[in-house]
Amino acid sequence: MAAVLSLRSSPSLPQCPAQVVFPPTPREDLPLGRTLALSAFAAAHGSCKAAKRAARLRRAAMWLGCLHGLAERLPQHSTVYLTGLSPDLEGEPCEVLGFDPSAKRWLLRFLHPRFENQSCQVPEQCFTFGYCVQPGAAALGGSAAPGGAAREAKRRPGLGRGLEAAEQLEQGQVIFEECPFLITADDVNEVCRAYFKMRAASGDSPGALDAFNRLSAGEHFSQEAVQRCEAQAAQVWQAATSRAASPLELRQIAEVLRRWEANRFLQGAGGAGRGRAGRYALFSWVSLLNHSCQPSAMLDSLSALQSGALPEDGKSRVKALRGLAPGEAICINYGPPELLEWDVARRREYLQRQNGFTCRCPRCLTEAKAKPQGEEKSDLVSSVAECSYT
Ligand SMILES: C[S@@+](CC[C@H](N)C(=O)[O-])C[C@H]1O[C@@H](n2cnc3c(N)ncnc32)[C@H](O)[C@@H]1O
Repeated sequence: MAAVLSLRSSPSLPQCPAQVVFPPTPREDLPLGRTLALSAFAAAHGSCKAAKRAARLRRAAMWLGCLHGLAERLPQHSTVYLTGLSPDLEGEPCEVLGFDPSAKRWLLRFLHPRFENQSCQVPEQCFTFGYCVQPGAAALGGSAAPGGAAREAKRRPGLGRGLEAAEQLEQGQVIFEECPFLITADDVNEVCRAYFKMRAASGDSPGALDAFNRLSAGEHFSQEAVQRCEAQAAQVWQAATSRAASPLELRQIAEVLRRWEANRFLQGAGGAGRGRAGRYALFSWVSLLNHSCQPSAMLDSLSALQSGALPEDGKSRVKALRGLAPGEAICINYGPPELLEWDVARRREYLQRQNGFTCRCPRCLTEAKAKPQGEEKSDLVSSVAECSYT
């Protein structure tokens, strides 16, 4: 299954030199592209000096975290797919090595073994983002978020885990910041490829898979959301292999998709170019933040999306919207800013559709109690006493 999902087959094997520039143009002096290309070149030709230099540069580039193109910001080592270059290369998976600002091209390494680590330079519009696993960003457990100002709260009925202030927090304070351990395109096939990549790497580097498995598996999902994930799992399987799936295999994939849907946060809104769909991120700590229609905190990558300015370093920051006493819940608004002005029915309808759960934040429970809606009335009224986290 892993192998089938991670590779796309191509009927013919295009003959590529060690580095290809698409579309072909005369080479100028390309400092970044050239140095990063040494890595692939060295791997192909066994040059020890070049390999050492490339390794040094790659270590230095690790600090960049995110690479900037003309309009794109991509985490290093992202898996992308070529598009629009030639029929032979359509959909070919590649790893992002760097961006060459003078040539205005991305440096990519072919992932299929038949290319023997060759690299290519392509313009921004000639690939689509797939996913990126960042095992180094996965937290190793513990009960406090980075910096110690937030900690895991006691489980609450109907809500599961959450975060709370571990100390007095001031309005506007950055409570903690975190890089995602997984970023995916808004595509269930990519989510499954990323999952199988984490699984394949879990022997040497178990961090990302452990962090993924610690996330809630959509325990409070509506029946409709559960069924949607099951249908998507069947589609993913069908697209990947002609073998019939066992019920256990389908259940496992559906669970992966539920985990992703329940814990993802929008990271990139996507641009105008071909295939520039939205991107979602999973975090060890940010993904523990519950939603509230009267939020006490905000996620700056969400507000940056609205202003069009994504965080430069790839980190998302959780900021206090007001002062919080130790033990107070840290909750954010999962929806657009205007959600906070909608009435309870519209807010809950939005969260049900977009996030798969019936909102049980104190504001919704109180407003639903004052203005009962159909069949949910008795269920909600009985929950008011159980859930009070503002
Ligand atoms: C990003 S996770 C938050 C952490 C999660 N509570 C846990 O136990 O890991 C989102 C999930 O938490 C639950 N959740 C978050 N906010 C909620 C709310 N206001 N009402 C009901 N469930 C909520 C839902 O199950 C949702 O799918």
